[in-house]
Amino acid sequence: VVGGEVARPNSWPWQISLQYLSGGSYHHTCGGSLVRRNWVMTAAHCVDTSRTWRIVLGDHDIYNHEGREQYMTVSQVIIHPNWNRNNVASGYDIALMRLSSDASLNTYVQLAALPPSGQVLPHNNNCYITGWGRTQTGGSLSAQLKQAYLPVVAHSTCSRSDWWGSTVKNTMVCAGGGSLSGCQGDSGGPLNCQVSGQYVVHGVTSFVSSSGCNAYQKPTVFTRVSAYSSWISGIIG
Ligand SMILES: C[C@H](NC(=O)[C@H](CCCC[NH3+])NC(=O)C(F)(F)F)C(=O)Nc1ccc(C(F)(F)F)cc1
Repeated sequence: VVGGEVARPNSWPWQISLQYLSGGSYHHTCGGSLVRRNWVMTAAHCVDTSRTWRIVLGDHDIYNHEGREQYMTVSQVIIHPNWNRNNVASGYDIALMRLSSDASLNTYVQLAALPPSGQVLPHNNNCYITGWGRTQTGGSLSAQLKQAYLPVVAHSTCSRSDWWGSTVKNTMVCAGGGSLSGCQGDSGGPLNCQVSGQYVVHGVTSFVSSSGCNAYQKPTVFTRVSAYSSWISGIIG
């Protein structure tokens, strides 16, 4: 997350850290959202390589054990069948990961609320991106979970030729576009949008400009969760 601030610990209790085993230790690579006690939603591009995964629930500082964490292993990875790793612009950047056991829900670990099928939020709807991704283009990951205010950018604006043009589809949500953005390592994490006073996970962090995370008129682009409601519920119930 470029800009914004460190989140109050565990204030986004559905946010997870997706980590892979390398050289005998686990490394943060993506975010995700706990959507059932044994299901996590993330981005397809995060999990389209075969690795040994672990999912950390209730985390705040990914480099320090603070006692609220739950470390979960993964029994199944389901990537959207239409995902094409050579074309993030076609969409379908969404995946579900089944946990080997149920999460314990508490103050620090809660389920995300998902939007109703087809719901498209208006321009400027209040949303926050959260994640441990780079804090600058080419920078390092954040040790602590960060949040940044990224209001929705309507598809009509986001798909302008001097913005994302035809790269952005209506199965995506754009948000931000100023100096605040997502960045590598935020992938798969939630776009948390306030609807009728409740935060709902409307987006899965998908991509930013290859010329920089907070590039001018290149808002962060998210998979629009409400475009995949039937696929999701067909799997998680
Ligand atoms: C460096 C930048 N990385 C990203 O945007 C990666 C996802 C990369 C998926 C494709 N391998 N996502 C992120 O960094 C995220 F955290 F913001 F989500 C990038 O490659 N962006 C990008 C690539 C292609 C296209 C386009 F669709 F136009 F081909 C648009 C953006």
